[in-house]
Amino acid sequence: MREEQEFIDRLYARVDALRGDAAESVTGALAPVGTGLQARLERDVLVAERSGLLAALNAVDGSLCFGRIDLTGGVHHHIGRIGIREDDTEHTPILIDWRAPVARPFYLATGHTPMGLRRRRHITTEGRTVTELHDEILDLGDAERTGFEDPSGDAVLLAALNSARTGRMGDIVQTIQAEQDRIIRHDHRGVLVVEGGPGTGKTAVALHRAAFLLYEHRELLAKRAVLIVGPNPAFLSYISEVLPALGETGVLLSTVGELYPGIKATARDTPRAAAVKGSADMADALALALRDRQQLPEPGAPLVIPHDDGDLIIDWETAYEARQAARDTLLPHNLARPHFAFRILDALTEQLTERIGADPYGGPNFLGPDDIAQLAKGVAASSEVHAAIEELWPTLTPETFVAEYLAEPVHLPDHLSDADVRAVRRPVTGPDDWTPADVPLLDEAAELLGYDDSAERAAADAERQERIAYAQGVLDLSRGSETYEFEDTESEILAAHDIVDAERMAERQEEADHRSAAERAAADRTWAFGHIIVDEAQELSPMAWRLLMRRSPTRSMTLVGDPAQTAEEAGVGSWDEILAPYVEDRFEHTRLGVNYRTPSEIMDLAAAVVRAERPGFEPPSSVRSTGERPWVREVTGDLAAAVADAAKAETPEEGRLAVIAPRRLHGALAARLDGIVAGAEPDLTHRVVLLDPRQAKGLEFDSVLVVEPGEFGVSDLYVALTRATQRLGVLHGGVLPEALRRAVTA
Ligand SMILES: Nc1ncnc2c1ncn2[C@@H]1O[C@H](COP(=O)(O)OP(=O)(O)OP(=O)(O)O)[C@@H](O)[C@H]1O
Repeated sequence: MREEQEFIDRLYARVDALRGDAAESVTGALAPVGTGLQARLERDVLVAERSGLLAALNAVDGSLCFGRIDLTGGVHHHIGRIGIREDDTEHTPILIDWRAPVARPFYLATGHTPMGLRRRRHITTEGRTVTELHDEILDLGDAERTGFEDPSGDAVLLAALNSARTGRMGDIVQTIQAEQDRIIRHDHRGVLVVEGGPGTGKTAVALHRAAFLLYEHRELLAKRAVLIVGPNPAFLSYISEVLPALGETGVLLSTVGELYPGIKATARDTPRAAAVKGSADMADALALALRDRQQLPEPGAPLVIPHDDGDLIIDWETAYEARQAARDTLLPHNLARPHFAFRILDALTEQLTERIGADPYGGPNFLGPDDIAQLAKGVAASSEVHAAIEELWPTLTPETFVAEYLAEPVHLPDHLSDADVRAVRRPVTGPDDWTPADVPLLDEAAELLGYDDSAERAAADAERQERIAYAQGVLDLSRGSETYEFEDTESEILAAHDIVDAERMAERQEEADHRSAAERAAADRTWAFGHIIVDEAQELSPMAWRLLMRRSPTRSMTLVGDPAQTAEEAGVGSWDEILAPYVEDRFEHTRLGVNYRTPSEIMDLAAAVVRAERPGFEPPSSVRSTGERPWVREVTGDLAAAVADAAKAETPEEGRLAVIAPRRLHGALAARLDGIVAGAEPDLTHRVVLLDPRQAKGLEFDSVLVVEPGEFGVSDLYVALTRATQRLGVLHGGVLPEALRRAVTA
């Protein structure tokens, strides 16, 4: 113990020194530095590196070191949340990053396959004080004992699983299990599916995989950013502290409903409307609706546009040919529009030319090229002509197009039935009317419409060229001063021009001017992420998948989910169904089979509920049991009063309680339960929270009360019953599902 405390003291002394250095150099580097090239460059590099280091050091301060491995040759390594090096010439490692290959045996070694280890030690600290050591002997021939032996090897894991919940997910870096480690470090570059029942650590594994990928592919992912998609904002807050605790901050956490910049989708759809909007048919329906917006005058009823030189006529044939030519470009609607407009203008100019310059005796047209050009100018300047073009081929924004579509969705054979149309018809009159299911529609519309950013691109390009010219000037100055500054020296100092060219330097300036990649990604609909992690992936609709796949052109993704917990009507049933359109069968499927959250007594009950519907259902096996059976109570009188009494009795001294009840009861329950928080995004760090089963997805609490389970569908009930780490109670005034009744009386 003393030896480890000495090590921890030495480690923190180094960390404090590093932190001081980093803070000082960030402050120093941020001070004005004049215009010297070397100084500017050093500032950029330093600020980026040191700010990252500082953020990581601050974030991982608690239990920085959590393990040690002793190798058979006598060498040992301490393992921690980030790597720390000595301040010597060799930069000797003091603490090994858990993601480094050297650390791997800490997670994988067993007595059977010791991977060169004699001993694995778990070190528990409080602040900077070592409080516990747990040793596992992996070389059974080794007689040396420390007095801290943990014969079962799972004391630290069980302590973590039994600890009181805080309302925020913690990292599992000290106790990652071998099956989880293999997924976290999986080197599959494409789509990796992680499937497992409740509590198997899917979310934890996905987050640790994000941290691992950021370590392995730091340069690429720092530029392209990692996106983590979760089912709702409350869930995202629940997981928000895991990556910072692992020293990683440059990740964007988002729901699908937040992935269309500028739109905050706060309105709600009925389940039926969300399902229809989410179906793949919607992509065809929108494409067809857009073709409908490219109109023609009725045959025999042309558009007549008054003009100084006589009426201009756009008849069905003229518009048809122009429309065909524009459609033949295969460009999105707004980008094809200039082709349509050009054809119409051309046809109208020809009309005028023929009318004005025609030789009554059949000879060639009187007008020369200059006259015709003059006529064309006049046609192009006519606001009436432009109004007619706009009527036939309007410029559309995704927002106006989707809003108009939802106000009047059309029944399409093989696409949308009349009932579907009725379900989605809904006026969108302001920014607060968008729902999360509208966001993939807006994204689809943006693709169909295209966005003419040529003016913006030209401006950005001009700005970039200016920056390059400026950087070139600075580099030239630096080269010019080289002889003076470094003359006659064998200096190993790298001058700026040895390592950058003007373009790279211009990029640096650009980077220095702007936000982090994750922040830029959040504001850019067309951002291509370096890696995307999707949690509760089974809930996403086909339209949501289309949106996400656009954000991931490389298909570098980790998809996490459990089909048995699918609740959304729009959710897709199987991985093959989700992925076939994008990667066919080229995805890697992994499974997790051990439930770390729910004790076996509770899991047996939850599994019985699913088995009643799917007799062959195999739940994950619980890693622990508590000896406490879940209870079921029938309430004949005031249900809210009974729930309030039960909540008082079940709220743990430390830790959290959740009441999971149908939404229709929330008003009455919230009124009776003192200090309970409820609502769309309840603060999960509160002692007692009220949720419906959809909100409870992915979360966990020490104790859970499930109210009126007869009103939940099977998958919602399965989710609700599997949220507790310690105790579960069920209260009902209405009918109890048969499977539950049988399971508790058994
Ligand atoms: N190796 C581990 N060490 C310590 N705790 C772990 C480990 N693996 C999982 N856990 C804990 O088990 C609980 C469940 O993990 P997690 O939420 O990731 O499961 P899940 O598979 O996503 O569950 P669900 O499908 O129900 O949302 C969490 O508290 C997590 O920290």
